[in-house]
Amino acid sequence: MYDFDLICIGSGPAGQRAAVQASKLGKRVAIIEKQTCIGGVCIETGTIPSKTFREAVRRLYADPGIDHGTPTARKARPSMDQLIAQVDNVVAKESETVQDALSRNDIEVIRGRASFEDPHTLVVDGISSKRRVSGANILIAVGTRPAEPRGIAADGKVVVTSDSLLQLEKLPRKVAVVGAGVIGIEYASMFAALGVQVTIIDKRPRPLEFLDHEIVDELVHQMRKQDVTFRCGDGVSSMEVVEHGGQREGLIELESGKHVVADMILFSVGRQGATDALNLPAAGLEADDRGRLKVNDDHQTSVSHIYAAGDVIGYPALAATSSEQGRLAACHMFGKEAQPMGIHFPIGIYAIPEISMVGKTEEELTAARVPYETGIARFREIARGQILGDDSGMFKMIFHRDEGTLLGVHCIGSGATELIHIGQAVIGLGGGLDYFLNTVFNYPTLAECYKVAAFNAANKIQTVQSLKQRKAAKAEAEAPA
Ligand SMILES: Cc1cc2nc3c(=O)[nH]c(=O)nc-3n(C[C@H](O)[C@H](O)[C@H](O)COP(=O)(O)OP(=O)(O)OC[C@H]3O[C@@H](n4cnc5c(N)ncnc54)[C@H](O)[C@@H]3O)c2cc1C
Ligand SMILES: NC(=O)c1ccc[n+]([C@@H]2O[C@H](COP(=O)([O-])OP(=O)(O)OC[C@H]3O[C@@H](n4cnc5c(N)ncnc54)[C@H](O)[C@@H]3O)[C@@H](O)[C@H]2O)c1
Repeated sequence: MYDFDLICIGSGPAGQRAAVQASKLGKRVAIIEKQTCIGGVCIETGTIPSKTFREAVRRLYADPGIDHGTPTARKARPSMDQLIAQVDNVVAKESETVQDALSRNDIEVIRGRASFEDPHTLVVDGISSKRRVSGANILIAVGTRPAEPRGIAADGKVVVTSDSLLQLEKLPRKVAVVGAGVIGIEYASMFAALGVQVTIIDKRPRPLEFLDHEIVDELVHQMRKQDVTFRCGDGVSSMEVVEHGGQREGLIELESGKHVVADMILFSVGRQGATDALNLPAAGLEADDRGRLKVNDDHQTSVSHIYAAGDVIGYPALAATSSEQGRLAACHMFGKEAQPMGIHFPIGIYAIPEISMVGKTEEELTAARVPYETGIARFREIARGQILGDDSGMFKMIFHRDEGTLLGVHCIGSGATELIHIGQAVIGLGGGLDYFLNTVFNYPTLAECYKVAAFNAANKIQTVQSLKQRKAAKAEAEAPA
């Protein structure tokens, strides 16, 4: 007899959701968490703090109605303390909400760092005691930690990762961001909106390569207007902290020989699975070179009663997908039927301006030789865009040229991460052009973008069809009898 039917290691979205699902099925469940804050990276240092910081930047400095963050002349630049105050508040409330949910569902929270003793037994190292617990099933939901710079320590002052960024005492004046992925771009755009001088460095030629290129071009254009410098296609050759006029500063040398000086360096080149402390060999498991675990479609590792979900299994590594993976893992271990997670999940980048996408990009469709047409709507042509004062937002839909089905939606501008869900529903239900051409939305709303972009795509498709028909008719008329 084991102590629990399920033990989840980690209280992030994957662990939480698995635990609640198992409890709803009448199972005895525990969550082990090493941090004081319950809620995972998601609540403690990741999603929630970064999004709350963004909101504080917009509310305290950038004009709240405008997503591209133009500072209003009247406002004085806020201090780090002012920006962080709201973050601490929201983190505490969110963590409390999670703890309430766990307690309502009779889930035992065990404090300490877990490691395997054998495939069913975990040792939990708490602050003052050690405890052994056994589980019929175990879910590894330990998430990730930031990759650390090589040859220099992230001191939390001059060199920071997303774990320590929001503990800064002072707003920096010059920031260098190494790694133009989601974390790097989100924070870079927030600092730029605060009037901080930002340089972004990435060894790849473009930031956020997985996004539709037209949308990223628009983002780069808007960030350059905020004086952001992009140093892409150039790796970091060395990084050091130097004393200069009584101040400590970061000095980066790029592979091309260029130098970047900053009073803070955000190191954001990706994340590693947090599996090193788990003593995986005792469970018969092994992680890959980035600390991640391999699972099958049911989220089982190679040891069938040990499951893994969330960031520790890699892509897509988002809060919502991690939750769903946790729930599905719990359903599978206790024989509850569940549909697999839909493939059309949205991606939201909370930069200033906001970006969101669902479905395919133009680049993916071109590579796969899928015939498509795009429809564009610009926020400046949409009444709600004018009302919001957002004249730079852009919205794009991609339709299959012959079948009219919706293949992708891409948006940059106010409300992008909310707006995308209409497209997600239509893609999921196999709808397309006809739906948008025949549907009436509330007015004035940003949803009008769907209508405008659909007409734009329909007109382009119609023009090509007419030209083709005319060409065919001409060819027929000229053909010898
Ligand atoms: C700066 C930042 C911003 C982000 N923004 C977004 C966003 O806007 N939208 C979005 O969808 N996603 C975002 N993410 C990603 C999102 O936070 C993750 O996808 C999500 O938190 C993953 O959930 P998880 O359950 O896998 O684990 P995590 O949330 O990573 O939680 C894992 C937990 O396991 C605990 N743990 C680890 N090892 C042990 C051990 N040995 N014993 C006990 N406990 C252990 C950790 O302390 C942690 O609490 C962001 C991430 C970062 C870093
Ligand atoms: N809004 C969101 O959904 C959101 C927000 C933040 C984070 N996240 C999650 O966090 C994860 C990690 O984010 P991230 O931004 O740290 O990683 P990432 O993998 O998204 O980006 C890392 C970037 O660093 C670059 N890079 C790597 N090594 C480099 C080097 N030596 N020099 C210069 N550039 C280098 C890469 O080319 C890449 O562009 C994301 O994959 C995502 O799952 C999601």
